[in-house]
Amino acid sequence: MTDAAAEPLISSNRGYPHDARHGEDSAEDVEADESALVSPGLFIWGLTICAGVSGLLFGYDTGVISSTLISIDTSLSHRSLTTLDKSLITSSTSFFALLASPLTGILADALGRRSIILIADILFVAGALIQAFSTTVSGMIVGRSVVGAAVGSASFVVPMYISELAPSAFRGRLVTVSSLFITGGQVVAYTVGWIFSTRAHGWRWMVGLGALPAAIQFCLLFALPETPRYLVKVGRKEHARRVLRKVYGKGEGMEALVNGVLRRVDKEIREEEEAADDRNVAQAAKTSWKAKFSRVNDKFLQLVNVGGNRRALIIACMLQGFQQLCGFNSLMYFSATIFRLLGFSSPTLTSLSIALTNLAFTLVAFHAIDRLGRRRILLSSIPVMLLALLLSATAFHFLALPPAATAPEHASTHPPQHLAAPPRPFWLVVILLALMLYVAGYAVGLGTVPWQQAELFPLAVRSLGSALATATNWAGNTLVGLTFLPMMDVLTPTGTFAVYAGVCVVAWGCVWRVYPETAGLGLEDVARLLARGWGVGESVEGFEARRRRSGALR
Ligand SMILES: O[C@H]1[C@H](O)[C@@H](O)[C@H](O)[C@@H](O)[C@H]1O
Repeated sequence: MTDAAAEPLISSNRGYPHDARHGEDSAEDVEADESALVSPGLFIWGLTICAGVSGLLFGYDTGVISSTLISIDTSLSHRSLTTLDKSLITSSTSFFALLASPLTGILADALGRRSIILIADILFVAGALIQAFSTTVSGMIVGRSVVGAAVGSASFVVPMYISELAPSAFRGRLVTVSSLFITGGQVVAYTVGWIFSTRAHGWRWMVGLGALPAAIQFCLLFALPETPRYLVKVGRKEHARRVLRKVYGKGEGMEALVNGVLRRVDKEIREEEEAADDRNVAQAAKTSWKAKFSRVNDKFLQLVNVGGNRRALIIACMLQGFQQLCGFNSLMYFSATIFRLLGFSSPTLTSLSIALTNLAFTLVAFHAIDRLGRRRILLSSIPVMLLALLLSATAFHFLALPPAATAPEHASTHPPQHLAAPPRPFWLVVILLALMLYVAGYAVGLGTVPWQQAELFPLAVRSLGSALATATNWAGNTLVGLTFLPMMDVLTPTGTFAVYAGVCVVAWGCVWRVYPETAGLGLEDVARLLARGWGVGESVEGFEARRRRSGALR
């Protein structure tokens, strides 16, 4: 992309503080100006969409497995898949995502953010091809594991890449584009699964198709820049300035914004270097492996020992943990099983309605996240999830599904043989509506907000912090995937959904207590806020003031 692609971000009749126009802005003025930006501009949209393709692959590769499993039949190792085969094929992806995210978190500081997206693309292509051509169960597990490593790397680096490039006023919305791609990828996966599941060897196409967007993204990425924050960090300030000029465009007052961002990043790096000197980090021996290890070790200690970093880590891991432990992915992986058990005549189509609701309400999040703020969205959407889960638990109770009937092999009989009495249509409708309400509440809040994680951390520990939070996400994902069916058996469906409702209550309390409002704050300002404490009251007041100010400017 060229400079010409950048368009003015602020309408020409806007007023600016005098000093901001002349490049002598204070941090506060920069903030005031950013709240007057009217659109992110073509350049940043292009970057976001191109990077977002990784989200599509994340959604596609995690969503496609349910239809793949029911279509493989005897084409692997000349036998039907056992329950163990199915579990290993499914959980190898989330397990390798869990392993890969901390590792690439370290690499993203050494090689840059964009390089990690490139590496993830190579893994996506390799994993898709290994799966498509595998003839044995173990070959398939290897393919799923390679895809898992790709998903783990991409899921943490893409939101961070977008966060570090986006102007503060649109950061939430632009990061949410990658969530839109994830949920869109899941819809595509369900649709592709539905189309190919009846064809001979259709599953090979299902898993192989994932290679295509990855290959396209790999080629496009060469035209994309590194993030300005990373460039300043590695001493390429002029290059960072050129990227920021493209991000902010050529409108009036833009050079002041560019200078403001560079100054804040510089300041943060200087403070970090001073702190590192205080901790006696050996700078001279930067190149030896021992020294590199000691730097990673130092970063980890810095993450957990420095108050602001620790608070950021707690919030990011907490939100990612709740995103998974509230049980959403049990629907993603097993909704077809549940709907078949309940006697729906087209369970895969009914599952598609879950994926579509998820996509539609992620779009609502996209519109609301910077306007309403992350905190307010979570505090109002989690109670909706809670209500919907309690409603589903009640409906399951009245449908009296016997626990043993929840084992997947029972799910193949239609009409369902396991129900004591024919399901009552009223409660079936209640379950379907309640699950959709739950998904809607999830997509608006917990499904989207935790991916804003990168904004919580200062540059020095952003990569490692985001990676650890992403690993928490994948740990929760693996746990829910492994425990859902046993919980349905042991606790009954009513008990299982009540447990997820309990998680929502705890999540609401924790968000209310410790999650500050970060919408509209510059990345460097979030770090300062958390350095002083949780900053909940202060940040909410600041957010309201910024809203009033940008309302007045518009
Ligand atoms: O944010 C995403 C999204 O909500 C997906 O639908 C879900 O499957 C993922 O686990 C989550 O991380």
